[in-house]
Amino acid sequence: MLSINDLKYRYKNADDLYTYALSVERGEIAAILGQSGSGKSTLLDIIAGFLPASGGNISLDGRELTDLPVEKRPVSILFQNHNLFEHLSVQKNILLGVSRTLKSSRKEFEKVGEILKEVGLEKYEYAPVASLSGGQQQRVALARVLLRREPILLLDEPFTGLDRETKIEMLDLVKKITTENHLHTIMVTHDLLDAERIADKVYKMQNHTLVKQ
Ligand SMILES: Nc1ncnc2c1ncn2[C@@H]1O[C@H](COP(=O)(O)OP(=O)(O)OP(=O)(O)O)[C@@H](O)[C@H]1O
Repeated sequence: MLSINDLKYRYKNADDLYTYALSVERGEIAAILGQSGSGKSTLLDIIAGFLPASGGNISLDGRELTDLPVEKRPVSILFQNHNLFEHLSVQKNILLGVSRTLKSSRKEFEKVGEILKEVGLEKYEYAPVASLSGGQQQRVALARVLLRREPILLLDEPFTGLDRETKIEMLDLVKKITTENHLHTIMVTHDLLDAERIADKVYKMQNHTLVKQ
């Protein structure tokens, strides 16, 4: 279980103190709702280690994560701005998620093939990312995140800007991937419909505090 207890954060020179408590079981999705600027992304940044907690703790199956450096955290993140290299192929974009050079091992190439099947892009392995639709590009970004198979998956409004039908396909894919890989998924969204479609539990930021709905 991913467990977040009395986690606190205050930005430098700011008055607001954000407080978070939540738990996510293996294979579960927790949705985080809340107005713009309410502190949703701040929580993801603390879990990922981009911001240091001002108090409280984060643990996964009893293992303390709170003070681990970013690169040691068992976390992958998918943002709305997916940071793909448009001129590179789908395969190369995904491999860049695991190695800094493009000299990958045969095992890694095989893994890319498997992951592309999982996200329904097996026909596009060698296509430049620029030739894909917005929804397909988000599938590439998801595949890149999945290659490392980290047990915690954080999604920060990743499907904003996609049409409703494509968004639903992506949400259902996140659900399938979370269930099949026993991930602990936290999805930040401003859309209640997203949460209702795939979340096992819903939380909302209210007055700088995360509250279970
Ligand atoms: N570096 C910073 N210094 C001071 N305040 C900050 C900093 N970064 C963010 N904030 C403020 O902290 C608050 C929470 O930001 P956060 O990004 O977590 O909100 P959010 O709920 O994710 O918003 P959105 O839905 O618009 O992305 C906002 O009011 C923001 O202006």
